[in-house]
Formats: sequence, C-alpha cells, structure tokens
Amino acid sequence: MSEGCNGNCSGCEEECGDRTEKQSLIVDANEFSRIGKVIAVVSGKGGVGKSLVTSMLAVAMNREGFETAILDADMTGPSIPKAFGLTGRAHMDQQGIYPMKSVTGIGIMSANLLLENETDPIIWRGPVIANAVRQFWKDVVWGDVDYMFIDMPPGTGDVPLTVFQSIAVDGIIIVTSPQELVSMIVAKAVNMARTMNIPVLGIVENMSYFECDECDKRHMIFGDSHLEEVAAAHGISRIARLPIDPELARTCDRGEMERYTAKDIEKLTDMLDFDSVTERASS
Ligand SMILES: Nc1ncnc2c1ncn2[C@@H]1O[C@H](COP(=O)(O)OP(=O)(O)OP(=O)(O)O)[C@@H](O)[C@H]1O
Repeated sequence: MSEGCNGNCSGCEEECGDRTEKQSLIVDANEFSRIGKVIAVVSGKGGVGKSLVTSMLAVAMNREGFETAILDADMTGPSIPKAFGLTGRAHMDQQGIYPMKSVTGIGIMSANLLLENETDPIIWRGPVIANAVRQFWKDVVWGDVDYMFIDMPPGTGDVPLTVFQSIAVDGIIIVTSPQELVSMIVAKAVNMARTMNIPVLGIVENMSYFECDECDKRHMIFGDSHLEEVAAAHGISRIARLPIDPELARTCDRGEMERYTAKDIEKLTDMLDFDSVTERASS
C-alpha cells in the first residue's frame, strides 16, 4: 500500500499491489479532435509494406468520402510524409499541433513533419518514442476524423504495447510478407491484440506474388503462401494479398500515393466492416 493511501483507487496513479480497480492508461485525444474508428497497422518486422498498406487504406477511405487521417507512429522510420509528397514543418499554436493535409485532404502527422531536416535521425529510447506517439494523439488538433490509421512501429515489443495501452484502438490489421516466419509473427501479433482486447480485423500478405505482363502468370517470388491456414488457425476470416508492383514502388517514391489505384482494394477496405467484426467475435 502506498504512503497516504485513502483506500480509494479511482484518481490514484500508483500501481500498487492493493489496487482494487484495474487502471486504464488510455489517454484522451485533443479537445479539438473528434475521432471515429482508430485502426492500427502492425507488422512483425520493418520493410514488409506496413506504411504502404496504411497509406492505401487511408486513400481508399478518403475516396469513399470519409474524413481520414494517418498518425505515423513509426518514429524511427517515418515514411508516410514521403509517400504523400509532404515536406516542411507542421504548424502549431496554443491549441496544439496541426496535421499537414495531403493533396486530397488526408490529415497526416509524423516525426518528419516536426524535424528541422527530414534526414535528421531520431535517436530516442523506447519510452521517449512511446511518449511522442501519445503526444501525436493528445496534442495534435486532428479535427473531425472518421477513420484514423496508425502506422505502428514494427514488432510486438515495448513501444507498440505502450501505444496500445495509451490509445483507444478499435482494430488491428496485420501486414506480413510471404518470406516472413508468418505463423510465428502472426501468432505474436494476434496474442498481443488479444491481451489488449482489440479485435484483429484481418491479415494482409504484401508482395505475395508477381503478375507477369508477358505470360499473365502469377509468380510466387518469395515462396508459396500459407496465409489461409495461418489465418484460419487464429479464427481470422478477412485476408488480402497484394502483388509486387513496381509501379506502386515508383508512385510511392514520387510522393504520389493518392494517384495509385490498387487492384482488389475492396479486400482491404472490407476489413473495416466493424459490424461484421463484432458479429464474428460474438458468434
Ligand atoms: N507490393 C509492393 N510492390 C512494390 N514495392 C513495394 C510493395 N510493398 C512495399 N514496397 C516497397 O518496399 C519498401 C518498404 O515499404 P514500406 O515502407 O511500406 O514498409 P514498412 O513495413 O512500413 O517498413 P518500415 O517499418 O521500415 O517503415 C518501399 O520502398 C515500398 O515502395
């Protein structure tokens, strides 16, 4: 029991063994923000296309007429501003920091939009990174947002865990690539989501195959997919496969993500059908 304990746990921040109520660490968003659904996009390791999938989802939902935003929580490898051609520094005043708007109006906040120089490295320890993500949530004036996508730091370690404890996330989308140790990576991500009581909305296998212009055949460059079995083993029914597409890489490098039209994009946006997620979870 902590010094000065009056036996009333609500309002007390001590994590002592006598706590009778489980303390929620969830932080409120900025008072000038009204945020609808929050979707975190996670991956087991870097470079599998998590930022691309986050961007595609935001573009697709924005095209459908929803107010959409991206919180780039991948502090040490922030790639979202580049994909949308955004440079410069975000504006701030007494109310908070303002997200930058992409060409089509997607609100974006990323560490790169706060740095003097986008090539400056972020050399921070885990707790500082997690705190910065919390600030992106509570100090950014997001305004009205229907769908917010969070590009999470790769892995299932301390930083993603702290982010999930701080931000009220409605669902998680897992991105993998065929050469990853899919079953282990997916199991880790699913276990983390279950520990946090957050539904897994679906699994995306990126760079799943390459479709050849000459022969119209699908080539499994990184090996055969085991996505179906792995998803079924965890009771996840929504899956999507994205091809290796050199045009996608070029569009992203040019900062023109909003011009890209992904094939089968509805397989991704179908994952955001929250009513069916609730039904699936309760059935
Ligand atoms: N399906 C694809 N076809 C072609 N290029 C792709 C595809 N997916 C990703 N890439 C390319 O791979 C690189 C890594 O993608 P991305 O930044 O989205 O990965 P990430 O998982 O977010 O990595 P990190 O965690 O390091 O930020 C990018 O240059 C991107 O253009």
